[in-house]
Amino acid sequence: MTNPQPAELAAAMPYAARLGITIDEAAPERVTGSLAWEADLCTVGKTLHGGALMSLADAVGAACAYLNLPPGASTSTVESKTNFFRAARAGTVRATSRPLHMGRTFVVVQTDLHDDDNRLVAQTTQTQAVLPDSSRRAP
Ligand SMILES: CC(C)(COP(=O)(O)OP(=O)(O)OC[C@H]1O[C@@H](n2cnc3c(N)ncnc32)[C@H](O)[C@@H]1OP(=O)(O)O)[C@@H](O)C(=O)NCCC(=O)NCCSC(=O)Cc1ccccc1
Repeated sequence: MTNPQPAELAAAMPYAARLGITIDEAAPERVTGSLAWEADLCTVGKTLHGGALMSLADAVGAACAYLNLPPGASTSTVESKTNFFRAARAGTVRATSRPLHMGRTFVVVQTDLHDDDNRLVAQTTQTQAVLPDSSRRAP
């Protein structure tokens, strides 16, 4: 994809689409996305499941990494760490991803996840491999 639009990035990630994750803005220095979730994504404690939060962060973070790749390259997540600061209990969670490191062999992206009251609910730092031969891996 050359200069992909947010909808094109989202369409390339079927798992994220299945959860209801959208990509809202896409630029190399900042990608945003969101998840308007319902009770079927909750834990037993009726809060948004951490796996759903990590999925949102990974989708938006991977899109951010993708926009920072050299021509012809692709990427795959190889490490991800999330701190969960407070439970998400209702509404939409918004993700904002920014690149921390753009190397020849790996990219590191940080993603902040905020609730409807603009409180930081979680933060993810993920490492994305830079795969030079994009024909061997989908973005
Ligand atoms: C409760 C605590 C863990 C600790 O709180 P602290 O760090 O000491 O922070 P602080 O004192 O600043 O209070 C902050 C807020 O917390 C509230 N609060 C405090 N104590 C309690 C309490 N005993 N009970 C209830 N609530 C308590 C407190 O009232 C305040 O809210 P307020 O300002 O009043 O509205 C908090 O960090 C938290 O909820 N994190 C999110 C955890 C989460 O949602 N994980 C994902 C789901 S798990 C999963 O899916 C697994 C998985 C993961 C990945 C993959 C696969 C599976």
